[in-house]
Amino acid sequence: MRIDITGLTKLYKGGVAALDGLDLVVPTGMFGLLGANGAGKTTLMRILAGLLRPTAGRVRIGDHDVTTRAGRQAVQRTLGYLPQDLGVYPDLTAREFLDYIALLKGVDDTAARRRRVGELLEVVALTADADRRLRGYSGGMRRRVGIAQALLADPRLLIVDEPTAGLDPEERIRFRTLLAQLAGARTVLLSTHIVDDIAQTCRELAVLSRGRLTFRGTVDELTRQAERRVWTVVTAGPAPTAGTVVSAVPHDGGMRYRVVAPTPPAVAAESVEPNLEDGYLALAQSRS
Ligand SMILES: Nc1ncnc2c1ncn2[C@@H]1O[C@H](COP(=O)(O)OP(=O)(O)OP(=O)(O)O)[C@@H](O)[C@H]1O
Repeated sequence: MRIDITGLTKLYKGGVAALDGLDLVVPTGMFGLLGANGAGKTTLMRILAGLLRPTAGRVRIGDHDVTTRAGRQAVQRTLGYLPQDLGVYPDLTAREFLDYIALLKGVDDTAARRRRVGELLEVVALTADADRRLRGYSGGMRRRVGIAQALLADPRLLIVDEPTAGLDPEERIRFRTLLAQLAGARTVLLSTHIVDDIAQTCRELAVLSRGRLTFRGTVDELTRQAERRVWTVVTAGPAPTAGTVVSAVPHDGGMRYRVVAPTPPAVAAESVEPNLEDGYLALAQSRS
């Protein structure tokens, strides 16, 4: 399901332009949306989910125009949304919670609801814990319950906002792998500021900065933005001051610094291969 965004603008009260004339095409499959805090990602997700009206611009999701009431209603029937902080009822079990959400979404037939909830618990690998109260669930398990509720209507578009914040490494990997598996014929739009989550799951991505698109392309293309701009410097002296220090690791009584900078940050700097995070930083540098 393709998303076409044209001239999308959102001005909040007080004059903040959270989105500023955004043009973007999102194809079917898994697509990443990167941006610093305040870049406008949540605003975009909420407009796509039909929860927020844009100030100007057009959004088409498949055949529907989300800026009209009829379009929003049509899209909401085939859309799953996992917001940043989905509230769950801690005293319910995962099975009870999903059953309740299914009921709210209009699945009146008890047997059909039970079947669907069972299938979804299986998809998110929570069958064994389905009858435990959500209170005792880990952050990763709660996120998986969140995905299960977003999948209830078998949506062709799944919108996921900052899903891995606060998860431990194993939970994060498990969660992002689940998202990638769900992509296939669906569109999964993953918004995050964790570059590695996108590097490991998406082929294509967009970068937002202050409500504008600063990059749209493949993970490899963004990585290449840092070609011949990544250096290691080993020194017992002060840290390099040019560019952005990405890492600092103790080494032979001194430190080994990894630096993204347009020119060598020290005489003995060695050029190294970039990764996606370097590309993201190089993009930000080239725009500042
Ligand atoms: N309801 C609101 N009223 C006024 N300004 C808002 C509102 N919601 C967001 N903003 C502002 O709009 C801008 C974009 O915010 P948004 O939450 O969309 O960014 P984000 O990329 O999702 O950031 P984060 O990663 O921190 O969630 C920010 O400057 C924010 O302060």
